Amino acid sequence: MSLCFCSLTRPLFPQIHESNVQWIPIPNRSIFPLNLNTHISTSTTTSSRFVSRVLQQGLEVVSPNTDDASLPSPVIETKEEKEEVEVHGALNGVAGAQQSGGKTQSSSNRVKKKRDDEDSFDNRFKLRNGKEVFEEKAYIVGVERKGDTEDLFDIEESLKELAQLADTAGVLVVGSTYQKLNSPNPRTYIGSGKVSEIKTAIQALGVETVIFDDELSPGQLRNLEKAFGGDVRVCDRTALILDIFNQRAATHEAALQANFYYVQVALAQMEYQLPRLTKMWAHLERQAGGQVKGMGEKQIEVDKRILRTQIGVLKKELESVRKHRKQYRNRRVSVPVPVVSLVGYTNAGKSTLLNQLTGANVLAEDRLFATLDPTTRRVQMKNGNEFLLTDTVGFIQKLPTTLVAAFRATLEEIAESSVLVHVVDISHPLAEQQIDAVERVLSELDVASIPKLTVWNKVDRVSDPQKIKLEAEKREDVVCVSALSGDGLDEFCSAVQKKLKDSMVWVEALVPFDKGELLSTIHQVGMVEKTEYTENGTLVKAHVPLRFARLLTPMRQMCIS
Ligand SMILES: Nc1nc2c(ncn2[C@@H]2O[C@H](COP(=O)(O)OP(=O)(O)OP(=O)(O)O)[C@@H](O)[C@H]2O)c(=O)[nH]1
Ligand SMILES: [Mg+2]
Repeated sequence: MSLCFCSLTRPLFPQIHESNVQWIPIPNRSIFPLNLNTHISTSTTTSSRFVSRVLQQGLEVVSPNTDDASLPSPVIETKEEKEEVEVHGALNGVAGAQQSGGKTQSSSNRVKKKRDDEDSFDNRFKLRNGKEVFEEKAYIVGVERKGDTEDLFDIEESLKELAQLADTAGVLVVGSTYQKLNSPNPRTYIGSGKVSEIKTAIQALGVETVIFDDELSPGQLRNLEKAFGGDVRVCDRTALILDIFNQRAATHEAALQANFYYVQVALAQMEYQLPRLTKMWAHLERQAGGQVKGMGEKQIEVDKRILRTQIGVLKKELESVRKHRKQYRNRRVSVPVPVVSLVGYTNAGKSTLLNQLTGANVLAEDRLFATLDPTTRRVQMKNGNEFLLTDTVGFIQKLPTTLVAAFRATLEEIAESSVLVHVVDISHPLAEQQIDAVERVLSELDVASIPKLTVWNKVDRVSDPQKIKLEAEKREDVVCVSALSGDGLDEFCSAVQKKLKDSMVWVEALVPFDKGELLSTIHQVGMVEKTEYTENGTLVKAHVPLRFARLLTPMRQMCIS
């Protein structure tokens, strides 16, 4: 994975050359380190071995094997503000090594341990899709705010989801912990006792990255890295999601959309990192007792200028890609087939539904953020009607504003839809919270006027499907399906058609005989109630999409007269 990979192999400053500010996407690499820790160890630690190996071989670090979808469930312990120093969340029995702490090991034991360490380090290089990849060890940390009613998920569920995100990013989660606080510590987010406790766990488990479940301020990031010491990197949920987007987008094949998406991710990352840059230099200056003051200031200015120039280049590129997308959508608008967008929590089954209905081959897998940009396909219904179905990026709780830019393509698609279909994984224990998280995002968008249908997906996975189906029937605008087995898809299409009708306008138009193609389009995109042949043409009474109704205006007047 590239979360910390970049901070090890591609330190920030040597990376950017003023003379070459043209930004070029680098496939399969984070273009920007998520962490500004530039201390590369020169000792013969596992990290430096990893660095030199990566530098020599140009290895890429991607996701671990997901054949076994079940993550190691981290041991999570609740702690109040009074903390004691001990290891938490030790997985794979690694923490046991800590117990022998004070005792002197025999030299043969030391040799054996060294050999074991080397073996386990080598074991972390995995072969995936013909590439050798490295799994980084991470420790995840959360804070439960007492009396906070804002959070939809409880802390344990939120950390479980963070572990899934880490897995998607290719990180091996070796442990986790959380703390109950009235309010986060402004310096280190967590209390000082908790910091020491995590430091102990880092040493015992060989942790390389500590991931926090909430967004950290630049100061908190810096203070935590300093407190944990060594080569340990600290990042937050936002950086983790950006990293997933970055890794995945870089391998995406649809060049235009991927580029659009990739540029946005890069931009979001740069803007996210800019304040950290300033802070880091200030910190270095202080460390050097002010001796490098002039140099530091100059360097900050140079670095900032380079970054801003890169951002400028990216914005221009983004603008041109956006124009492209707009042109593409305008072309689509000229063919007035209504657009239905699938929205919902990540992993709800949106892509599976699109694939079932359209025979598309969109990647659908049991992991978060499998889909990164919208895909549109035509659905042909049994009665001859058609609509376009768009698959979109899934939403997630605690979606930070920094990521909205990366969702832009999805948001544009949603805003221009005739109907929204909210896909829910009804078999998920947190289905209700996931629904609320999606509703929260939708309420922030200007989409209240778009008719909405809710789909309870994965009914095949619930213990009593009949009960769920009866429950759905009692509610308005809820359909039960199994996108995987295809159960309920006819009902789904009928419900979509009914919703589409709500979004259409009623027209009565006299279509001249020489406009035969218009008549067939009315049949294709609208819902025809009646056709009647008259002397002057065909009288059609139908529901049609608003945009298309405008095209028919002259014929509607003919009809009235
Ligand atoms: N049992 C069962 N599994 C399903 C069903 N629909 C989807 N899945 C599985 O759920 C997982 C996620 O499906 P996706 O279609 O990738 O979900 P998504 O909403 O597109 O996810 P993102 O792209 O990450 O937002 C996959 O492993 C699917 O096979 C269903 O109806 N029943
Ligand atoms: Mg998907």
